[in-house]
Amino acid sequence: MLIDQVMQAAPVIPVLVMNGEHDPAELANVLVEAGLPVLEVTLRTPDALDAVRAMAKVPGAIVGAGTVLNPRQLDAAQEAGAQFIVAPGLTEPLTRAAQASGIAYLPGVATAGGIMRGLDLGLERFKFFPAEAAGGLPALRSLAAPFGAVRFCPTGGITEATAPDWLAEPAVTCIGGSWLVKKGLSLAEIGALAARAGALRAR
Ligand SMILES: O=C(O)C(=O)C[C@H](O)[C@H](O)COP(=O)(O)O
Repeated sequence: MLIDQVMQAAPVIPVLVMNGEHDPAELANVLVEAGLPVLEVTLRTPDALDAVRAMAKVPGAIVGAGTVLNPRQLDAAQEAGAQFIVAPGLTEPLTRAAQASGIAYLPGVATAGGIMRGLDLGLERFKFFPAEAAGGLPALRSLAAPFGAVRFCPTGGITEATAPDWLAEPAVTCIGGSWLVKKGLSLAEIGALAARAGALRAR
């Protein structure tokens, strides 16, 4: 699967920190049914790889691993069935490993230098991270301007309230966020949040 296919499959990518609160397959089902098939499981918890494994079996789900920091974690994620990987930043070792494996790859950038290093490595799709802390929409607009073909998935600090503004940006293909699956929310509440997010469309 190409990174463009991942980014175009849904307007919002839920960023999931799996900690035993929900059964991974049940949670994935709720999100897919609500219109959010692309799921990013962060490799921040011991449960993460098992969650990728379980979610990857859910029909319609496009499951990836987030917080992938090095080629070793890329291998583990791919072995668990991840169809894409997301990284908070851009490094040459991880980029080379992702390109060699052929997995869809979305590295984070927050500066023009980061984008230029990515372009040098043959990349044109980036996570803009941390989106709000790195300057929000004005920063994204300024960064996107010199790089016509580059598209972004802003993530970090985005909320249900700010999501439509991000998605209205021409350089934004999709956005990511953890607001859909916050601690303490029931599956019904998550389903309602996800349905509203799934109805958002990038222009
Ligand atoms: O870089 C990674 O791989 C991450 O896991 C970072 C997450 O994408 C953000 O922390 C999500 O940001 P919030 O929606 O503000 O919670």
